Order: sequence, then C-alpha cells, then structure tokens
Amino acid sequence: MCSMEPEQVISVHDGSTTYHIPLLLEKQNLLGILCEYLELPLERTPTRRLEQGKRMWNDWVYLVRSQDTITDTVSIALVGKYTSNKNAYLSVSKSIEHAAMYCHKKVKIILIDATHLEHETYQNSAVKYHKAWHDLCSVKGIIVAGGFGTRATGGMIKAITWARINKKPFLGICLGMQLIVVEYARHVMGIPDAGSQELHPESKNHVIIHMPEHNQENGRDTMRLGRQACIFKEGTEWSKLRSLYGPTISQIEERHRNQYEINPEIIERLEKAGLAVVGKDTTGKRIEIVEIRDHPFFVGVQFHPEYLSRVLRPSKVFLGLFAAAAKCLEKIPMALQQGQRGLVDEY
Ligand SMILES: NC(=O)CC[C@H](N)C(=O)O
Repeated sequence: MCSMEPEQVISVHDGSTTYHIPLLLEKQNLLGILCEYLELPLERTPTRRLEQGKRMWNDWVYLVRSQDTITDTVSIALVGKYTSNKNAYLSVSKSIEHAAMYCHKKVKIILIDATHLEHETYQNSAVKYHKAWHDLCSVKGIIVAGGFGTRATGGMIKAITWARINKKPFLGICLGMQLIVVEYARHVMGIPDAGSQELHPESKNHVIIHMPEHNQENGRDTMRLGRQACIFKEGTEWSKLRSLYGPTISQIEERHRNQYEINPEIIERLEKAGLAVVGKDTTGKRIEIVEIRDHPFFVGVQFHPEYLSRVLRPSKVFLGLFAAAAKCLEKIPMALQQGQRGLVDEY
C-alpha cells in the first residue's frame, strides 16, 4: 500500500466521545512511532516533565473510562441568539461537558433560540413558541450566553425571569449577567424601563452603561479584553460559586470581552433588593460576579469562564451551574478540596 508499512497506519474508529481518541492513539503506539520517525529523544526529557505528563495521562484515562459507567443524563438549556450556527457556542457547550464529566453525569445540551421565547414568535409560529417554552421548562439548568445587540434579548430576559422565580439553576455570562441586572431592576426593584445603554438607548434608567474609558466611536476595538483579576468581596463566604474555589482563595483571574458594565450608581440599591455583589475588579468599582443568595444557584459573571475551562480542570462557574442542576452541588467543594478527580471517586 503506497510505500507505507502496516504499523504506520493508525486507525481512529467511532467512539462514544471524542475524549476517547487519545486512548485509541496510545493503544496503537502513536507516541513511540512519532518519537522513532522524528528522532525525538524521549529518554533525554527531564524526569519531572515525564512524571507530570504521566500524571496528566493517568487522570485523562481515569476520567474518560469512568464516563462509560454513567447512567444519569442532565439537560441544560443554552439560550442565545446565534443558535442556528451549532458551533457558535462551542466553548460554552464544551465547558458544560467538562463540568458534567467531573460530576459523573451525561449532559444533554438544548439550544434555545431566545427569539422563540418572545411574544412575536407566538403570533407568527405558535409551534416554535411553545416548543421553546417546553424546552425551557423541562431542563434542569439554564444558561444565557454572551452576545451583542438588541435582537433576542427580550426572550433572554424572559428566560431569566423564569429561572429566578422558579428557582432553576441559572448562569448568565457577560451579556447574560447584564440582562440579569436589567431583569432584576425591572421586576424586583420596580423600574419598568430599566435598560442597557447598548440595548435600550431610549431608556431613562440605564442600569448597564458604556464603560467610560472606552471609546464608543471605535466600537469593538476598545473592548475590555483578556485576563483580569476578580476579587471576592468581604462577607460573601455564603456564595455558592465562591465555595467552589475554597476558603483560602480571595482572588481569581478570568478572561473578558465587553464594552458595557453595571452602572456603579445602582449597585447599592441592587444589593439592598437582594442581588448580591460577590466579586469586583481590582479598582473595587467594576462588578464581576452577582448572585442571589436565596436560590439553588443563580449567578451572573461579567467575564467568560468558557475560555479557561479544560477537561481536567473544569471551570468552577460551569461546575456550579451543572452540579446545582444535577443536585450534587453540596458535594463539590469537598471533592475539589480533597483533590478528587471527579465525583466517581466516591464509589
Ligand atoms: N461578550 C459579551 O457578552 C458582550 C456583552 C455586551 N454586548 C458588552 O459589550 O458589554
């Protein structure tokens, strides 16, 4: 066969998940073959690096194999406006999967087009409207993901109201967090026209404003980007999200991509009404995390936790949402503190 030896052919057959593929490759000695053909001196690799690699490999094999014995599936709705493109929310979907693997559960992610939750859809297509609401009401947890522009935000706000009132585990990411604040201001604080400068320019009560140091004319060129610190506020040890980082962590770093922020002038009123500030930036003015205390899990983050989630190191933010949906949140802080590789370690 075209000047190739049989042992040079490596096959990757269908498996239950893509995470099994490294296991298939290893079984066929891919590493050995590559080292031989590329003349890579594995024996000269420092022992520390080799051991680190071995540990990571063992953790990977353990986690992937443990997936084969899962019986429970937890459904999570991902509410957004770019749902017609399956890959638009790939990093968010993968982060939910990482969290599910840690909790030893399977996940079914249901993409919901936020416009379908809006009344206009009911008028044009009652089937789409009822299907979207049926999906939203059936799932165990809900995420409103990031985004730009007004379209579909009416439906996202409806999803937030539903999760808040019905005590469904909920996570709002970036735009999702900004809409939590709009929803709270409108329906709990009694400001019916509360809005965001980006989405509701006509509003007289902007609870989300353009960040002053960012140039509006240059649009997205001047976004707040990249890794930035978030400091947990004193007295927020009760926070369900914070409990996942452990008692010694007072600061985390996460990646950002936004132009708007919570209006600092409303923060005191927001907190008095029950939407607590859990994390702020290093200036102490910019809000990074909000959370409702009397709720199984209702968290908004201004950053994008999906950018830093990894298979062996799932984002705590997604872990919180997923574990609350799977009703195993109370086990997670201890499991993480003890360095368990996942909840299956219990068995
Ligand atoms: N990444 C996002 O979700 C952005 C949210 C919002 N459009 C902003 O610019 O702040």
